[in-house]
Amino acid sequence: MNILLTAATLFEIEPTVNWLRARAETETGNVLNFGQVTIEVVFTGVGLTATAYALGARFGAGNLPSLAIQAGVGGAIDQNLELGQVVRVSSERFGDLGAEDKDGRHLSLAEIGLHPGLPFNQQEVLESPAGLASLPFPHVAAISVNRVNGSAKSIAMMKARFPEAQVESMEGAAFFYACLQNGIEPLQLRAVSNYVAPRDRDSWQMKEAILALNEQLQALLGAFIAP
Ligand SMILES: O=C(O)c1cccc(C(=O)CC[C@H]2O[C@@H](n3cnc4c(=O)[nH]cnc43)[C@H](O)[C@@H]2O)c1
Repeated sequence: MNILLTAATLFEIEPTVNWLRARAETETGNVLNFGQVTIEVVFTGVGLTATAYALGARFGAGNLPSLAIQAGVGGAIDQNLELGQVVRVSSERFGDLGAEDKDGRHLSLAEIGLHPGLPFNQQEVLESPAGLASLPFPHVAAISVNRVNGSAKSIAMMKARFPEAQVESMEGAAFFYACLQNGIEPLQLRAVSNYVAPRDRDSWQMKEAILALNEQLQALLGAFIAP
């Protein structure tokens, strides 16, 4: 089984990369070998464009993984989520793709007559198939943005526009899109580093989120590589 493990930055999954390297039988470039299982580690860079480019290049090269995991931190829109909590994203949408109307309202691609088609559904949402639904993570709906909202006004507009969205990142929808286009089930894990709120970096708990993310990631990957 070939697993692709991807993150925007090394910082987010470095403890797990070190943990995997300590257990691998052999290492060939960015691919770690564990007998029947290989884990290929790819850092995409931050943002939707960098992620789409990196994954498009990887999947275009063939030898597709049977499972792709994107791991990272993210902002919680849903105040019921806790800082440091690790969630699985089960659906994604591009939160700022489209146009701005005269009154400042966001218009999606379909609303300006450009429905994106498959793998989006009729609501322009990218949905993960139910295959890995039994994994023990809370499932959340996410949006991905190029520009993270940082003022009360734009956050209120985003929440009104996407009332179902619980988590926000800058890469998730590109990961879903690249996986679904290639028939690969996307497993996106996000640890909550902050609430989506007027910009206040001092309130973020990045260290705690990364610790929790890596604990959960190692528990998950451990099940695949255990002898
Ligand atoms: O300085 C800022 O205002 C700021 C806003 C959002 C993210 C950052 C980062 O340095 C982290 C980028 C990284 O983390 C993910 N992330 C974390 N929290 C959020 C969020 O509230 N909204 C969107 N993305 C978030 C993101 O996927 C990036 O990879 C700094």
